Amino acid sequence: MIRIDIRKKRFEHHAVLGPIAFDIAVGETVALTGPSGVGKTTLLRLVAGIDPDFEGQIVRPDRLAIVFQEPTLLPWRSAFDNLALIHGDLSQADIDAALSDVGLDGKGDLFPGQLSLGQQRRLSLARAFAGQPEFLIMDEPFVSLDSETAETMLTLTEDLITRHRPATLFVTHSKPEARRLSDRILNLVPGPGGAVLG
Ligand SMILES: Nc1ncnc2c1ncn2[C@@H]1O[C@H](COP(=O)(O)OP(=O)(O)OP(=O)(O)O)[C@@H](O)[C@H]1O
Repeated sequence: MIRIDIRKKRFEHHAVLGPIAFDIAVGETVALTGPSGVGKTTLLRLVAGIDPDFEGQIVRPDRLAIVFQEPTLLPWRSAFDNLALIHGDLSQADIDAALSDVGLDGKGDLFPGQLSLGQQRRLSLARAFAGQPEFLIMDEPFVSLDSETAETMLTLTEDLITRHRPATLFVTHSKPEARRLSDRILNLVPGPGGAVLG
């Protein structure tokens, strides 16, 4: 169980988030939508523990994985090593299987610069799921992809979530994407004391 109880998040004197409380059950997928600039990424950063500066409390499992908009790979390391360095306990066979799961069979020796953007995103997904996360956090993982690649990524993510069943919280601007991937949609709306759930 993941428990989010934020009373207030400010940047200097600017209140960005007001009271926001919700739980995510084991294996549940929750989409977070809302207008640009409302505070979705800020909320994800609090939930992920990247930003500890807020009033409130968040209970989350230790084994979590984060997928950002950009693939955030190490460019000077092979695809294989990008997984091996993060997941030191995985065998070569585990890593080969994780690469194969996202359609990157035989590409382990290539460097991120030798992969297409779509393949880099797939590597980033493989890295997230290879650690068998209890909690997966994704910030607009399908943004700025052409429609065909976005569709491939969406199907792949759907499959990986179904197979691994992490609790998942992800931000998206796309209502169809939110409906397709999630069990529940939360909408963040602006409020006088910071954004709240609408
Ligand atoms: N480090 C920071 N310092 C000061 N203000 C910030 C900081 N990060 C975000 N903000 C402000 O907090 C507000 C919410 O930003 P955030 O990036 O969370 O919105 P968002 O809903 O994710 O937007 P988008 O959908 O456009 O990505 C914005 O007004 C932004 O300017």
